[in-house]
Amino acid sequence: MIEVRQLTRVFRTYKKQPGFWGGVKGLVRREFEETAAAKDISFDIAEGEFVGFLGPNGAGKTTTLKMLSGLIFPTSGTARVAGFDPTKRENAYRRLFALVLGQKNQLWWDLPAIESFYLLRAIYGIPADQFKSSLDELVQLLDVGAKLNVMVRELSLGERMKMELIAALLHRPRVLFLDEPTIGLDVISQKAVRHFLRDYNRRHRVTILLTSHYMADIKELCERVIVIHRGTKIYDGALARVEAVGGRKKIIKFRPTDGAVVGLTDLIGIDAAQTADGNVTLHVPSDQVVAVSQRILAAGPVEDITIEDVPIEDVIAELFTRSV
Ligand SMILES: Nc1ncnc2c1ncn2[C@@H]1O[C@H](COP(=O)(O)OP(=O)(O)OP(=O)(O)O)[C@@H](O)[C@H]1O
Repeated sequence: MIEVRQLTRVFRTYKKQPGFWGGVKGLVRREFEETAAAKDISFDIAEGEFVGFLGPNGAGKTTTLKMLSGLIFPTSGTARVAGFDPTKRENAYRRLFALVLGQKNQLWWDLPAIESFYLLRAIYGIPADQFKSSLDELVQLLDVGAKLNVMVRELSLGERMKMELIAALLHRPRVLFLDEPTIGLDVISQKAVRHFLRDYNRRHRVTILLTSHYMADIKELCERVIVIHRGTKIYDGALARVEAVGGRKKIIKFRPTDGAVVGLTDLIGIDAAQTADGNVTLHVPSDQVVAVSQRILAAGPVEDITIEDVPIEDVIAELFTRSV
């Protein structure tokens, strides 16, 4: 459904020297800086897949989604979505996909959401019966029936995002690009949006590419993740494999009752830290967890000893500095 080949986008920005004279100099001799927001990115996504698109701030995720949506042009490389070249911006392609930017609204603020939906029906030329059945299904799944006539500016952030999702899906796109759809939402709304996306993907086999900084979104929705860092793809594969890398280590946290530092760093592969309040955190290879725990307990009385998995966020952050 999505074929991306060596997609590259270089932004050229004017580099202003500091201060007044810097500005004047810039009038005569302009210096430009080039940023490769996406560099040689290639991947394929099959119909119905739900793929997580991960990377730190500024990695190039939004730039890639905008290229796939035809909003900006690549400097080089190609993309095809359901056989369409997004740069051609054909009407048939516009009907096929939707882009939801969590930080931007497409709904009219001073109108109730339902009015925006009617406008979208006219823009996309959606037949009346299809519009009604799509709207009924989406309103029911997202549980916003009571809010359709409320002015968008008066809705809560979570309700607004649900309305944005309805607006994006009314024309029944086959491909959905979601850029941080749960950003800023409280935990309950995040869950509601996640459940909706999972159901909708399964019901309609819509192909979804999702960026999110909330790992809960990725863990619940995506079996496969593509990780980019500084515009370059550094990992494409099963989320389970990333989790398995994390599984090679566990975190042991404890607090020696007498506040003493326990001499454990002589054990191979252990990364230890003790905070000023006496809490000790150890990153321990999984096969040494039992032995290390026994040593801690034998060394003296401890409070609150826990053994935890390495958070998936930390494992992915590690990927940013080295490939799996
Ligand atoms: N229109 C633009 N002009 C110049 N530089 C840009 C432009 N848009 C993006 N960039 C630069 O390209 C890089 C990638 O930005 P992008 O928004 O794609 O990152 P991102 O991975 O979506 O980050 P975030 O998680 O913060 O949203 C950044 O260094 C950004 O400053």
